[in-house]
Amino acid sequence: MLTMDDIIRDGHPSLREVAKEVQLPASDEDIEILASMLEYVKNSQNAEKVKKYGLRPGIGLAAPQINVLKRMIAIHLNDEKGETHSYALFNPKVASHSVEKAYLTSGEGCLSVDESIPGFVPRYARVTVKGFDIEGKEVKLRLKGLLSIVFQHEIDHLNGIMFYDHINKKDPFSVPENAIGIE
Ligand SMILES: O=CN(O)CCNC(=O)c1cccc(Cl)c1Cl
Ligand code: NI
Repeated sequence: MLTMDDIIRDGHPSLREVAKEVQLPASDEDIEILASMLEYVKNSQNAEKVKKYGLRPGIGLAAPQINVLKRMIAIHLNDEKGETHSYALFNPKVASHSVEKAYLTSGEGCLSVDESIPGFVPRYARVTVKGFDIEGKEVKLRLKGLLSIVFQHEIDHLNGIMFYDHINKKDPFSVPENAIGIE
């Protein structure tokens, strides 16, 4: 199972690389890696396992964070309605997005960034994400709210972008006009 020992930290050059497309159908190895990423995210939300293995909680994970420069992401979260969403995708991409922006009013954090970096992270309010699930089936997701934000955080990792790159340097808590604050 993956632990924090497998997660590379800011300053490691791989976090600024552009990850490569996964050759489909995926190899057993790539399927294994993606499954282990989803398992980490789920484990990191289980109090016992957090305690036992010293995990830092997360609602998503991207392969570059475990130094695998392939376009794979895993997401597991309970949304604002208490609904559970679990995704493990190969080659995800933002196929289209709203003009409107949104941000988490609590800011963002990252397992690859040990210190907290205050500030709002403006992102698209709604995105359509296309990709392939762990069985190789094409998926098309129309996302808004927290799920939309997390998918953008993870897809950024595949392009060598860190959440704090989006924070306004002059005024970290400024946001674009009409941006939606997500509690
Ligand atoms: O890339 C994934 N991580 O670094 C996992 C740790 N961060 C989070 O769970 C997290 C926290 C707040 C906002 C967002 Cl959008 C995310 Cl993603
Ligand atoms: Ni991150």
